[in-house]
Amino acid sequence: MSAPVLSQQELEQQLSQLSGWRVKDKKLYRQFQFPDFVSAFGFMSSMALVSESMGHHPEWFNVYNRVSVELTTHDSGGITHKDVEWARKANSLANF
Ligand SMILES: C[C@H](O)[C@H](O)[C@H]1CNC2=NC(N)=NC(=O)C2=N1
Repeated sequence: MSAPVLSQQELEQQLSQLSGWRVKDKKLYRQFQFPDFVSAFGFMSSMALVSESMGHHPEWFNVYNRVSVELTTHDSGGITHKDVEWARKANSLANF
């Protein structure tokens, strides 16, 4: 059984507690900016391990000190609590 897609109301409630994240093209989206490339890549390395343990993986793009992230739950066809959980962990790891 895949996780249920969040309703608009649930999504808005979650977004109000997730600084920096918004919905873009039906995915959770945020751009992180770090002091330099090594910090950005360190963040990605840490979140790679988190992703593996969650069984939930981002679509992301890195240029130098920036990392943009898109999250959706493919199995469910939309944004679920798994995306919210990933976003929360990413914010905490990036110290935002
Ligand atoms: C079998 C495996 O757990 C699934 O395919 C996982 C892997 N990682 C995933 N990551 C994301 N973002 N969405 C998924 O639906 C998903 N499914």
